Amino acid sequence: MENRNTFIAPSLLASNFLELGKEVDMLNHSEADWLHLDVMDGRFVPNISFGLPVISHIRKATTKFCDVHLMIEEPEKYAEDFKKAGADMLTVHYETCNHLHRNIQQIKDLGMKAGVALNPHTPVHLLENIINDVDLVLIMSVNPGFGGQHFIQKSLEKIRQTREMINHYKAHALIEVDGGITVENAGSILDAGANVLVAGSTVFSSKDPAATIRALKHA
Ligand SMILES: O=C(CO)[C@@H](O)[C@H](O)COP(=O)(O)O
Ligand SMILES: [Co+2]
Repeated sequence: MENRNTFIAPSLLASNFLELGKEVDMLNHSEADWLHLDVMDGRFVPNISFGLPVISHIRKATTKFCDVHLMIEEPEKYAEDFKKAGADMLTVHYETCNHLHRNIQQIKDLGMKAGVALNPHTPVHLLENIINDVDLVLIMSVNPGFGGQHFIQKSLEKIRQTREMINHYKAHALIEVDGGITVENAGSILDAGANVLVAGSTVFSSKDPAATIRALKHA
């Protein structure tokens, strides 16, 4: 993975679950690079989304990179199951991991890329001792649990701090940003140093999702 490329990762959380096959097919034919799959347990976040069986089916229907965002307690209990379901990248929340280094190692040993996500209130400097071990840092630009929220402006500063840290430690991690991304704010998020843009409602609420993905890609 080149770390200055831009990847677009539509979040299926905002898609029409009754038409999931069609939605995945639309994404297969679009300029989307990754599929972002939000898994919520109703404990770490106050919402429940979808889990392993749904991801297994999506895996069979797509050749795109499956980027699984785990918003669950005790993610280490399920890492192997998500590998079997077809995850290419597994991102765990810093806030759910007492043994983050062990969790990241477990994900990599299972053959997946490993990411760490930070809630809006969690400072970037806490990643200093793990930055060389992760493939991705996910900066949450909304409080996790729901799609359709507004981008928290402070996230721009956190993206810049993460980019500085990656440069300082000569790390290879990508910076993914998730929550409230629109065609209008995508440019400033990329300028701050992001590589991967997650977009749920912006893509799936638009009249032409494929055109919106293209617009984000060329923001
Ligand atoms: O992880 C999450 C929410 O917790 C996200 O991936 C959302 O699904 C993004 O949705 P939008 O803010 O783009 O509507
Ligand atoms: Co997400």
